[in-house]
Amino acid sequence: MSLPDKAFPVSWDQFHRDARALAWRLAGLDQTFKAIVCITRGGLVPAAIISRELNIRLIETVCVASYHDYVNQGDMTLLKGIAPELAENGGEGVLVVDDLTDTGKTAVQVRAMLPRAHFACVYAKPKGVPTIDTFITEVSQDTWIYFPWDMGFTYQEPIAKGAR
Ligand SMILES: O=P(O)(O)OC[C@H]1O[C@H](OP(=O)(O)OP(=O)(O)O)[C@H](O)[C@@H]1O
Ligand code: HPA
Ligand SMILES: [Mg+2]
Repeated sequence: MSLPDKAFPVSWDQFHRDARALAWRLAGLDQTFKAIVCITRGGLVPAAIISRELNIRLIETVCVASYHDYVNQGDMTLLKGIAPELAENGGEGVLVVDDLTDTGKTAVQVRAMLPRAHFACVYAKPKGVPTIDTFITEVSQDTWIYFPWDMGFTYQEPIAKGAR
């Protein structure tokens, strides 16, 4: 796959606001969560913000990797599963957190491990939306989200010179 047409760059400040907005939305649910399972690595950052806002101190990881070379998704590798005490009862009372859902494949794989957990992410693309219970901002499928932890400062061509 080539790089999607549109770019959606996210600053640290914007990510913090959006992750906090996700925490507000989760706080409004008629449900309390006993633990967060964050999908590494992208889920680590929103999990830190949400755990602070919702005072959830039990944090577990599920370690999967699928985008091995920037934009191309390959086979999903499970590097580390979920502690059995959190996976029991289908993960009832567990909040699963990721930075985004794109094709939804990652969420589908983790939902197979925790079918009764609540899935939340900050950003969603249309194909991934049905795999997630709560998210904040939807972007089109042909948009690439640039997260602040992947970015550095670079020179930008003026728009009039043909830069997008
Ligand atoms: O909905 P999908 O198409 O499955 O894509 C979404 C997943 O892709 C990214 O993770 P990635 O596998 O790149 O690993 P990372 O979190 O370590 O960057 C992102 O953090 C999501 O977990
Ligand atoms: O749009 C994206 N941005 C960053 N990482 C991703 N992994 C899947 N889709 C994306
Ligand atoms: Mg990820």
